[in-house]
Amino acid sequence: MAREFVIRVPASSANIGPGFDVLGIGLNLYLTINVKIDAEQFGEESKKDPFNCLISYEGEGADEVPFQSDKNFLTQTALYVLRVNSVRTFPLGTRILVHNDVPLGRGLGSSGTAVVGGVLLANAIGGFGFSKQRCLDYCLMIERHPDNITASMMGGFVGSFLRDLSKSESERVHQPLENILSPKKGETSTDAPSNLGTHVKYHMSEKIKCVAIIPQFEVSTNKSRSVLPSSYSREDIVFNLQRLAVLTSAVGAENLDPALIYSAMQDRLHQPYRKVLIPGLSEVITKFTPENHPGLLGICLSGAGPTILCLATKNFNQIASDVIEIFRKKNVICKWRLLEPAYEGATVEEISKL
Ligand SMILES: Nc1ncnc2c1ncn2[C@@H]1O[C@H](COP(=O)(O)OP(=O)(O)O)[C@@H](O)[C@H]1O
Ligand SMILES: N[C@@H](CCOP(=O)(O)O)C(=O)O
Repeated sequence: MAREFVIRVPASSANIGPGFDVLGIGLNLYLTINVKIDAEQFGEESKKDPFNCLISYEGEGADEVPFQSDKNFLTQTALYVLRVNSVRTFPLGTRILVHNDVPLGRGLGSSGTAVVGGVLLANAIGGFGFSKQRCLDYCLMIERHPDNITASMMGGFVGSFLRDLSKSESERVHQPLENILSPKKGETSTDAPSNLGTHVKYHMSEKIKCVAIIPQFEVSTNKSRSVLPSSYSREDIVFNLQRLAVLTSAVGAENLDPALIYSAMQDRLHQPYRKVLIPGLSEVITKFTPENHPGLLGICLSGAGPTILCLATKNFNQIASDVIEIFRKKNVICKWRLLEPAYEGATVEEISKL
C-alpha cells in the first residue's frame, strides 16, 4: 500500500514582550515535510537507514542537519513517539523530503517546528489519531518551554503554561533528553503524561504585521538560557506580569494604541541578560519608539534570539532598514522578513492512500 501526505509547521516568535516562556505567535514561514511510504518503490533503498527512513532535505539547515533517522532531531522525535506507542521503526519504504524556510538557531522556533513536525509525523504514520492537545504533550517532553511549541502547533497569538506535576510525573518528564530521544539498547523511553500544557489564543488585530530582522549568526537556545538567572526579584516579576496583562488585550483593540503597546512590550526577565550574546540588542530595544518610527507598536527579542521582532502597522521597510543599520555598525549582517501570524497552526494533509 502506498501513501503520501504533507505536514506544514509554522515558525514562531516566542517570549513576545514581557511573555518570557509564555507568549508566542505562529508565523507564516514554514517547515514542510513531504512523506511518501511505498515499500515497492523505496523498500530496498530505505533499508540503508537503520529505521527505514530515507531523508532528503532542502533549504535552511541543509548543510547542518544529519540525514540518518536516529540522529536527525525531527525523525528522532518521530521515533520517540512511535516507540512509546509500540512501533519500533518507520514503515518499510518511508521517504521524507524536508523543505525548510525557518532559519536554525535564530529565535524563530526552528527546534520547535522540528519537534512539532516529528510528533505529527509519528501520529500520521502510526495512525494513532492523537489530538493536537495530546501531540503537545509529546512535544513538551522534548522542548520544555511551551511558548514556541504551542504557537507552532496551534497557530495565532497564544499564551500557555505547564501544569504542576506529581513527583512520579516529574521524574518522567525531567529526564536527560538522550533518555527520551536515544535510549540505550534494551531500554525504552517513557510515555508523556497527559495535559502537560494549557493554552489560550488571543485576538490580535489583523492590522498588526511582524517584521523579523534576522542577524546572520546563530545563538542556540541552550546557550541563551544558560545566561539567565535562576531567580528574580519581586519587582522584576511584577514589572513583567503587569505588562503581560495589558499587552494581551491591547493588541486586540480595534483602535490600536502604539504608546500603550510599546510600554507593555517591555521586559525584565530575559532581554537584559541576553544582551551579552547579541551585540546591538541593547540599542535596538531602547532606541526604537513609535515616536521616531511611526507605525511601530513594539519591539522585542524573538525567542532566544538573535532575531528582533517588531510589531508594526506600517513603514515596515524603514523600521527594518534602521534596525539593520544598528546591527551593521556592530559588524552584524541581517536579513529581514515581513511576516504575518499563521492562524491555523500545524497541518497534516493526506495526498493519496492507495
Ligand atoms: N528542520 C530541522 N531538522 C532537524 N533539526 C532541526 C531542524 N530545525 C532545527 N533543528 C535542530 O534545532 C537546533 C536549533 O534549535 P535552537 O537552538 O532551539 O534554535 P531555534 O531558535 O532556531 O529554535 C538546530 O541546531 C538543530 O539541531
Ligand atoms: N522561551 C524560550 C523560547 C525559545 O524560542 P526559540 O525560538 O529560540 O527556540 C526561551 O527564550 O528560551
